[in-house]
Amino acid sequence: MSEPLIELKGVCKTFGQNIVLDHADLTIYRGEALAIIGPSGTGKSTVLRIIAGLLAPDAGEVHVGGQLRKGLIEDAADPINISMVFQQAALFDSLTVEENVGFLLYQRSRLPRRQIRELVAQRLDMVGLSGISDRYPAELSGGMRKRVSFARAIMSNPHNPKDTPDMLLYDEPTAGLDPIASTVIENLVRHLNRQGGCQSYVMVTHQESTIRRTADRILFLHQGKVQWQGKVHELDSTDNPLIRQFLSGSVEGPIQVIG
Ligand SMILES: Nc1ncnc2c1ncn2[C@@H]1O[C@H](COP(=O)(O)OP(=O)(O)OP(=O)(O)O)[C@@H](O)[C@H]1O
Repeated sequence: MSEPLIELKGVCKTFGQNIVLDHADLTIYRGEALAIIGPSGTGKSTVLRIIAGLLAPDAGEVHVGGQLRKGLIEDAADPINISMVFQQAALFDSLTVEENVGFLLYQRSRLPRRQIRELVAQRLDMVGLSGISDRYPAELSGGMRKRVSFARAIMSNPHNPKDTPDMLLYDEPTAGLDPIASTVIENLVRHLNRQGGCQSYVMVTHQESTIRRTADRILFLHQGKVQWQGKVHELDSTDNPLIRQFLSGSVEGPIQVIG
C-alpha cells in the first residue's frame, strides 16, 4: 500500500445523547478509491466533515498528509488540498450557473472572463450539462443542480497546479439522479481518478451502482466504528452478516431498522 493520506485514530463524535463515532479508526491511502457505506444515520457524512476539517472530533486524532491536524481547516491549512462535493447542491441562487461553477476562479484568479467561461463550459460538458451556463439554479432540476455543484468541485486553475485537490470527498453525488445521469457521474469520478487530476477520493453513497463502479475498497461503518473492510469484489463473497443484510435490504438481521 502507498502512504496514508488520512488517518483517523480513536475518533469520537457525539451530538447531544447521540454517540455517532465511538473510537473510530480508519486509514485512507494515496491514490485510493474508497467508499464508506453503512445504514442511514450511521455517521458517514460526519466522517467526511471531520476529514474535510469542517467539524472537530470530540476526542481522537486526525492525521492529514502525515501531520496531526490541530483545530479545523479555518485554523490552519492542511499539507494536502481536500475538496468536498456536498450532498446538497449548495449553489448561490443569485448567480448564474457559470458564475457558480467559476466562482473561485472569479474570486481568486486573474484569468480573463473569456477563459473562465471556456473552463466552465468544459466542466459542464464533463457532467453532461452543456449549454446551461446562463441559467439560474432555480431554473434547474435537483439532479441538474447536483451536477452543477459537481462541476464546481472539479474546477481548478490550469495555471496553478496546487489548486487541484489531492483528495475529493463525495457525499452521495448520485442520490436522486436517474440511472443514466448516475452513470455519467460515476464514470466521471473514475475518469478523474485515472487521468491524473484528483487520484484519491472517498465516496459516500447508498447506491449500489455507485459503490460497485467507483470504489476499489469499501469500509462499512456501523455503531460508531468501521465494522468491515474489503475489496469491492469481496462484498459478494463475505459472509459478514452486516454486509449480507445491507446488500439484501432485509429487515431481518443485526442492523436495527430505525423509525
Ligand atoms: N450538526 C448536527 N447536530 C445534531 N445531530 C447531528 C448533526 N450532524 C449529524 N447529526 C446526527 O448524527 C447522526 C449521523 O449523521 P450523518 O449525516 O453523519 O449520517 P449518515 O450516515 O451520513 O446518514 P445518511 O446515510 O442518512 O446520509 C445522525 O443521527 C444525525 O442526525
